[in-house]
Amino acid sequence: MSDAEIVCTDLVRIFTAQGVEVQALQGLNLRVESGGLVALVGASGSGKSTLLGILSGLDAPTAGTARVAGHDLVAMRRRERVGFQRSSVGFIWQQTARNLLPYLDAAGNVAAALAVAGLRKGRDERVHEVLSALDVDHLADRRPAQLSGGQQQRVAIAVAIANRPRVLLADEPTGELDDATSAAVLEAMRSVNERLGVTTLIVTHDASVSEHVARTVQIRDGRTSTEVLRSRRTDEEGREHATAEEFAVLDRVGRLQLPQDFVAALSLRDRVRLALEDDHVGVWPEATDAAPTGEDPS
Ligand SMILES: Nc1ncnc2c1ncn2[C@@H]1O[C@H](COP(=O)(O)OP(=O)(O)OP(=O)(O)O)[C@@H](O)[C@H]1O
Repeated sequence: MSDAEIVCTDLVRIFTAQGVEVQALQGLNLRVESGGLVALVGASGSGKSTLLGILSGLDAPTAGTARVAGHDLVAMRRRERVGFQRSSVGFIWQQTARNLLPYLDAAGNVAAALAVAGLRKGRDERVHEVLSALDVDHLADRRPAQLSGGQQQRVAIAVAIANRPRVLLADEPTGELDDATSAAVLEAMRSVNERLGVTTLIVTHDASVSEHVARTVQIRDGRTSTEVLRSRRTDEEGREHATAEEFAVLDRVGRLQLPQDFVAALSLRDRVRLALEDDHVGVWPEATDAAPTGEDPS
C-alpha cells in the first residue's frame, strides 16, 4: 500500500481564535495514488484551504498523519521542509500574482523556479520544453501583466512542473477565470497529469471540475464525505459514453456520512435503525415500523 503519493489519515486541525475552538478538519482521510488526478470539492468553510496548507508544509495538523511524495509532513524538520517545497511539490494558487513574479517574463519565471530548485544544467532547454508543453512558448517574453488570466495560469502550471515535482497541488486554480477559460486550464492540468504522470490534487469549490477528472472527492465539515468516479466506455457501435457514479466514503473504522438530501428526505436525526441484508445495509428513521427489530435474546 505504499504506491500513494498523498496519504492523510485521521487529520485534525483545530484553530483557536479569541478563546473559541474551530475544528477545521475533523478526522479527514484521503489517499491519492501515484499518477492520480483528483479534485477535492467543498463549500466555503469546509476545510479545503486548511488541508492544502498542511499538504504544502505551511501548516501542521493538530492530530493525525499526512504523507506527501514520501515525506512525513508531521515529523518533517525545517531543512527537509525546504527541500520538500522546492523539489517534491509544485503549487498553483488562485491569485495569479502569487504564482508569478511580476517583473519577470514567462521564461524568466520558469528559469527562476529552476534556479531556486538548484537546476542549472540545460536550464534554457527546460524552460522552452515546459512552456511548449503548456502551449505558451510563444508568450515566453511577456510579463504577467501582458498575459490574460488563462495564459497566466498556464505559465503558472509550467513554473510548477519545471523542476519535475512528484506532486502538484492547486488551490482554486480557476477561481479568477471565466467558464471557458477555466475549462481550458483544467484540460491543461489534465493533459500535464496524463503526459508527465505527476500526481495532482485540485482543490476548488467549483463542482464543474468533476467533468475534467476521473475522481472527485467531496469535503464536508472537515471530512471527506462522498466521491464521484467518472469513466468512459465505448459501446458496440463505437460511441463513447461518459458515466459518473457517486459513492459515500467509508473510513477505516466504518464511519460514513449520509448525503444531506437523504438525511433531510427521511428526517433522520440522532439515531437510526440499521439492518444487515444479504447484499446491502438498510437505514431507517428511529420511529418506523418498517425496520426489522432485533429479537430479544431473553
Ligand atoms: N487561522 C484560522 N483561525 C481560526 N479559524 C480558522 C483559521 N483558518 C480557518 N479557520 C476556520 O476553519 C474552517 C475551515 O476553513 P478553510 O479556510 O479551510 O475552508 P475553505 O473550505 O478553504 O473555505 P473557502 O472556500 O471559503 O476558502 C472555517 O470555519 C474557518 O473559519
